[in-house]
Amino acid sequence: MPAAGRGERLGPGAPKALRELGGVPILVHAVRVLARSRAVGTVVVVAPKDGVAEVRALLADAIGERESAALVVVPGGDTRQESVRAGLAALPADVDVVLVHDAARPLVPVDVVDAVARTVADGAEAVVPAVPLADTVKQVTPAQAPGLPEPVIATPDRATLRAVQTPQGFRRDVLDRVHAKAVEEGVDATDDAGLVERFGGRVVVVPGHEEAFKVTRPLDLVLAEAVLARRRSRDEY
Ligand SMILES: Nc1ccn([C@@H]2O[C@H](COP(=O)(O)OP(=O)(O)OP(=O)(O)O)[C@@H](O)[C@H]2O)c(=O)n1
Ligand SMILES: C[C@](O)(CO)[C@H](O)COP(=O)(O)O
Repeated sequence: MPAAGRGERLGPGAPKALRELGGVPILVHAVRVLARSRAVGTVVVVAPKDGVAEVRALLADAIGERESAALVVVPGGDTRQESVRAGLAALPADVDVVLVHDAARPLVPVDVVDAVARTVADGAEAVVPAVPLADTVKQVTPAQAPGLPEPVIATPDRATLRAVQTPQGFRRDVLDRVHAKAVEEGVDATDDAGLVERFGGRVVVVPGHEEAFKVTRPLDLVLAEAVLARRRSRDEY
């Protein structure tokens, strides 16, 4: 679980994974969901470099013996991709299936975690949960300076587009191989499945969930608080 980002788009404060949602750090919500899935045996949390001890203590208190999955905490890198690589290096040798889940998606339903893991277990090499887009999307030539008009190049057919979430699931050998190739070739991707595509692998999409959104900007935190409050009022959490 990459959790080493600073959360700059969320604004000033603690690293995003340690910011609170419903009085509990975002990271704790995310780890609890994974630990609740019967498909998950070990959770490797990739923490901010200067926060490893703090994250270990936090998770020992918050998760403790109550969940069944084993927990490992390692320091992250300067990019999400480097952090995922650090997490991969810390996996136990007998693990064959890896789910990569952003700590920044604390409200992903456990059913999505299970569905991704099941699809890998059933034979897919790389699986991403995703949702259809609500907005029409335009491809543009990015402006040279903020605020300038951007010429439109195309309007892709929305029916063929998906907004991709996590956890993304992989055969471990495939994920190890594409991360190693990415280092060799200096390739950066915004998600792990992107590396599989880039190096010739086959990625499939399964249904994601609207509540698996990424807490990225301040408004996302407002929405996350509302979703959590609704779950708590219905005793779903
Ligand atoms: N060097 C990094 C950067 C990101 N992440 C993790 O990758 C996930 C997705 O990243 P994002 O939401 O973009 O987080 P930040 O990088 O923290 O956000 P920002 O770009 O606003 O700083 C998050 O769980 C984040 O902690 C990470 O482990 N290591
Ligand atoms: C992996 C991801 O969450 C899939 O949507 C996304 O690509 C992460 O992007 P970020 O810019 O690192 O938040």
